[in-house]
Amino acid sequence: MSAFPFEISASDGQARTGVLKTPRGDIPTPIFMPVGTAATVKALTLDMVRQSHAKIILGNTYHLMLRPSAERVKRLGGLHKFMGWDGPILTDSGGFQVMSLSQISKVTEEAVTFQSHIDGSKHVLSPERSMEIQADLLGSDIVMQLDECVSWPADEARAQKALQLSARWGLRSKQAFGQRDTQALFGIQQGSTFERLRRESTDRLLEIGFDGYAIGGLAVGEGHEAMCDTLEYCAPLLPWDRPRYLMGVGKPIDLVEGVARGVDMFDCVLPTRSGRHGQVWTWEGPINIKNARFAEDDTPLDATSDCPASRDYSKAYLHHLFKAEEILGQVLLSWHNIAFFQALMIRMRAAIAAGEFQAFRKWFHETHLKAPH
Ligand SMILES: N#Cc1ccc(CCNc2nc3cc4nc(N)[nH]c(=O)c4cc3[nH]2)cc1
Repeated sequence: MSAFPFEISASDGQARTGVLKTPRGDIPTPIFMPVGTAATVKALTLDMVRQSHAKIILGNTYHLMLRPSAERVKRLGGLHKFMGWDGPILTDSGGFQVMSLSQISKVTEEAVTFQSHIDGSKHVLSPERSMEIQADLLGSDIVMQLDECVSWPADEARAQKALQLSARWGLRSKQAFGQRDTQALFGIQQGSTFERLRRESTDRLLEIGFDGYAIGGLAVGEGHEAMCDTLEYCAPLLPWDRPRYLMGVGKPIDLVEGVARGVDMFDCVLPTRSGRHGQVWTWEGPINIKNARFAEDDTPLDATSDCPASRDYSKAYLHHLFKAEEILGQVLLSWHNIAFFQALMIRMRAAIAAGEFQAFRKWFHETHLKAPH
């Protein structure tokens, strides 16, 4: 298995910064991946995504296999050509989305069987089928094993069964993925919030061997503190010299505390989903542009940003767009939010490189988490 080179250039405590080299481009770490679920980062053109300094986006097996189908994406040249993104794409394997989106689903040793939330059609997702969809039909650069994620709180015995099934599916995923030089396969650590189970899951993943390791089973309702407490021990269990990816995370404070505990990669729908609802993420914490206090606020969201959505429009104008339910409001706030998430990662990479991460972390807590304004 040839892994993508991952070079750590500096570390500061558990935090580390480096670069993950892929055939479609270098990914600076720690990195935030905007979510492009149905072959689009919602409401944004890819020029906007590129201008936000995003280097890699996430796609979803579950959504694309249902619509337009993975076979059609393949016939149209694969996901990169289909959507016009020539940078790296990481795809999730589908199991998590089945459990969170499909009303009817069944998990057996062989596969997950489910009915589409779109038209009720029946589908089967096995490790082998997930690998075929991600690696061969979509043409993903970073492929995720098929896994089973339990909801929280989880019964310890149930969480153990899920991690053991995930490990068996991880082996089958690797066998189906085979030897590839231009694509990588990541394993997914499970075990809910039980240290003993996180250790068991890691041991099984390391026996199999992957190009990178995701931390699954979190951001499922456990809350920030329990997530941080779990990361404290479960992130360092993973190989220091391979990328660590915390799935589905998160809010800006989650990113800072995840980086502090050794996480390199993140993805979350939050910046785009919250942007579509008027929530704006700023260095001083979140605000909602629909609040009346912005009706005549002539200042931009962030005059220091290089993102036009942050710099070139007044809060008053954005407030108006949301009150008038103009689509442009959703576009500009989504753009601002993903640019802010990228700016946060850029600042953290620089802070780690300068040996100043703890000072940045302290500043961020004092500035971003101050009383809601
Ligand atoms: N707005 C908004 C918003 C919506 C949902 C979330 C929670 C996302 N959490 C989450 N995504 C995940 C994906 C995952 N994929 C896989 N294959 N395995 C996981 O254990 C897993 C765990 C996850 N946990 C966070 C913010």
